Amino acid sequence: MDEDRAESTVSSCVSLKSYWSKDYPLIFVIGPQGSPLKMDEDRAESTVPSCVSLKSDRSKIEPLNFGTGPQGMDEDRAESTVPSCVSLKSDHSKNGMIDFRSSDKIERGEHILSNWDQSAPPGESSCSQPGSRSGDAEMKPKQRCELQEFIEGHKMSLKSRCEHVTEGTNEAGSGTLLNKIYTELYITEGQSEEVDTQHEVRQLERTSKKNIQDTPIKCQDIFKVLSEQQKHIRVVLTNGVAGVGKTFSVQKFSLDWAEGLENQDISLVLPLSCRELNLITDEQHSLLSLLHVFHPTLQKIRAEDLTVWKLLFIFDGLDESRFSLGFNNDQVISDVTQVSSVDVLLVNLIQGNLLPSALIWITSRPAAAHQIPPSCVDRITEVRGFTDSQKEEYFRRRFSDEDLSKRIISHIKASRSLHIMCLIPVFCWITAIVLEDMMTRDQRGELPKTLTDLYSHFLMVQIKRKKQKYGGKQRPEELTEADKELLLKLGRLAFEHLEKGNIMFYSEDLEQCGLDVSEVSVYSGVCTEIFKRESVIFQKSVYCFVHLSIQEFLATVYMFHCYTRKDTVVINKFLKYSFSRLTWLFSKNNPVTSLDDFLRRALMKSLESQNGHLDLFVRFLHGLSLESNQRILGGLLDQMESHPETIQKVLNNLKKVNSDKISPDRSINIFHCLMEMKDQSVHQEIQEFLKSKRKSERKLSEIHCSALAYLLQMSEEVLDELNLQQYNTSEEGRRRLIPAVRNCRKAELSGSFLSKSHWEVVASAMTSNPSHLRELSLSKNQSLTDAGVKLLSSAMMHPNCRLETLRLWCCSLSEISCDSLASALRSNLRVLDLSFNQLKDPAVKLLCGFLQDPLCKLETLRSVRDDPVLSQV
Ligand SMILES: Nc1ncnc2c1ncn2[C@@H]1O[C@H](COP(=O)(O)OP(=O)(O)OP(=O)(O)O)[C@@H](O)[C@H]1O
Repeated sequence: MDEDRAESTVSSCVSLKSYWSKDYPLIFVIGPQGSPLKMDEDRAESTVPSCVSLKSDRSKIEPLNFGTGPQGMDEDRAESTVPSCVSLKSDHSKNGMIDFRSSDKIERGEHILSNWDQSAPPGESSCSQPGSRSGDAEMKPKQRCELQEFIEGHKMSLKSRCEHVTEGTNEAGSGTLLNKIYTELYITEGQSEEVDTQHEVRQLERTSKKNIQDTPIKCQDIFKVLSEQQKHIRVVLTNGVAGVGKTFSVQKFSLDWAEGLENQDISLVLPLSCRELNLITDEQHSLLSLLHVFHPTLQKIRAEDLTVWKLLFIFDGLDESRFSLGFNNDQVISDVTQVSSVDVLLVNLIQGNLLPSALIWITSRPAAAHQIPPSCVDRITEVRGFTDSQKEEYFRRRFSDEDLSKRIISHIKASRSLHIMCLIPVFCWITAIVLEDMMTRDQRGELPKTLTDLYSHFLMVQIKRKKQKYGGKQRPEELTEADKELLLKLGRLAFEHLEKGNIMFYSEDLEQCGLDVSEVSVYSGVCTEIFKRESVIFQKSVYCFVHLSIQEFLATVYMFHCYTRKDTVVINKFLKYSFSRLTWLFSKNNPVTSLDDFLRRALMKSLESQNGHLDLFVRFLHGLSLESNQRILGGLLDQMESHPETIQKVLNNLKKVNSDKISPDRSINIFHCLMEMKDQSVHQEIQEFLKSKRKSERKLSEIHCSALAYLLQMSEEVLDELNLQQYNTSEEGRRRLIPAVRNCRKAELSGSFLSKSHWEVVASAMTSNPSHLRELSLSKNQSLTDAGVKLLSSAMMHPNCRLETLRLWCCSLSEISCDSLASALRSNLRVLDLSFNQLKDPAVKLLCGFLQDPLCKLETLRSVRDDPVLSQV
């Protein structure tokens, strides 16, 4: 990692709960760090009101529009560009508590966070008047003036933290200006309902083709009433996958406010990062004391000040919070001095019991967002990443050399997977680092086209940077034994925790892998320290990889190293679980015999994963089997002689692997493995198939079907009809085509033996944003269970669902299924075909009951009884 980051304190963490079970995130922290606090005088003048204005009567009732600086953004985050993460499951993290100084020190106004102290001393001024009694009916001008100064200090502090991001090899404190690199993000109102359990790389592949047809909303407008239908916006929830720019948005919002540019009706912006709040474990706080702890520049702020001003609380990274928000808990807190646990305070703030006029902004990865009941949220927004033109804008802003940015943009456009990845800003960052390095070198070699290529180069660029900064006799491209050892230890950490689902680590975790904590900080581009060790408030340092995909890459490097070194203990331990369900494939005590055998077992293990947590890992593993990729890593891996026959065997295995009973989304990963091995044959064959006139004559293998499903799903054009029976393939092949349902208007899935994982894909097609599916036929699906019907019925009720025709004839529907279907009649459904289901009277009654419902739009209900009688409703 770039050195600057090493010096940053930023941290972040991810709830592993949400990480594994829900969205599979990454973490990033951004940012810059604090250069010495300077505020340009003109601006300071213009943004800070004079004491006179505070005298006005208006200020007593209405929020004071100081335009002064928020304290925003947690410093740590603001300081680093690097993400971080902590396993919330891990026991270590549970113990990671804050050792606050005693509260009397807080009351005495001592600053707790050393870095805050430095950056924004409130300062004494001629008009400050310490010791004012709170609760005065009328605030004395001097007191107001004093408060104004606190706010000003707070604002300046926030500005100093938000205005820089530290990237690249810059010295600490001389980071890039946020405004220089900040590129407008595509943010929309409302949200796409893909609460994804899948890996974000797959998520973004899916997202990248989403039509840009939703109304975008600017980050600085999220609290503004934009149409007549909208009422006052008090609580905003912003969703977005990892690395998509949520924290950057918070940072930009805070900076614009601190600089007096936007949202000046807000008196104070108060970011409270969830990852920092996590570190409060047993302690109880009042909202006021929390503010004192996390915003020391507001030490002297009083309870009554909070009720008078218009405040904005920003809770960034809800997914990272370890506390669960109990909205059913009836503990009501309405007083800012009332002490309770952090989660109770948060719930009461959101519900409006505490400071009902305060604005609340919560950012979260999608999987954790459900914690907030929709009834409490006035606006949901989603950060979708960069549109194609914003991607280009990002690279243009980043490089002052116009020619370089042009070359980088055209390379990215030429490589589909890179182009897709760059939807997510953090991937733009990785790509920018690698391509800049390669394109400005004399001998640059082939530019990366696959993920394995890209990540191998990324690692090497980071090592090189470290050498440039810390010196060293050998050429920067060469890895010393010490480098290799360190990287492999990091790889072990990455791997062991990837398996456990941890993405944040403590010193103990590092030590267990033989890592010396001081050494790791040197490699801040790879693994960064999150909280400054010298910080008094946080006794424990937390580490994580810049991005989950970096952890996955290093984990793969380690595993591949174990394979080349024949470390059977590690390998067998890793592979042993793949015997559980696929015993027929391997005999239990069979040691790994060859590269192809190893890769095949690793693939099977990854396919068995419920949430795809090994998808990228196994993709990298296949990529690393190529000598060309091993070479990039400069001797980190023992060069293996990969005989062309062995490589061919691996490719053949991939092409014929049986993945029946595996989610069709997961099967697509087999195709990605092929691509990582630079085998274009399947891809080309499918391109030809798509162009051919006589599609039904062409025999498609299962891997063809996965590739086709992927391409159809990603296509810019929405398919008119997907009819599984029209493809000349096996039953498994048909099932592998299911993901294409996400990009078609009519899906004919009759007669296929679909299972739960397929229904899930269909349901996600119905609820995605935008959802194209208008007509769905699942007739003759005897495997459609009550649970399957329930899943589809609730998808029909989703606001994104546009389904108008549903055919379920001959599906042996039960009364329970009819009950689910009946409740879904309040949807957009116009035609429902239930012929040949032998429905009994109670089921029919249920359905008929709902037909009376004024919200039911059904026009045609086809044969509730055995014979297909058409009845008009
Ligand atoms: N608007 C932007 N302009 C330029 N770069 C950006 C922008 N948004 C994000 N980035 C880049 O992507 C990185 C990750 O962004 P950020 O930390 O905001 O993501 P996030 O959505 O908060 O992720 P997480 O859920 O992991 O916390 C940043 O460090 C920065 O390099």
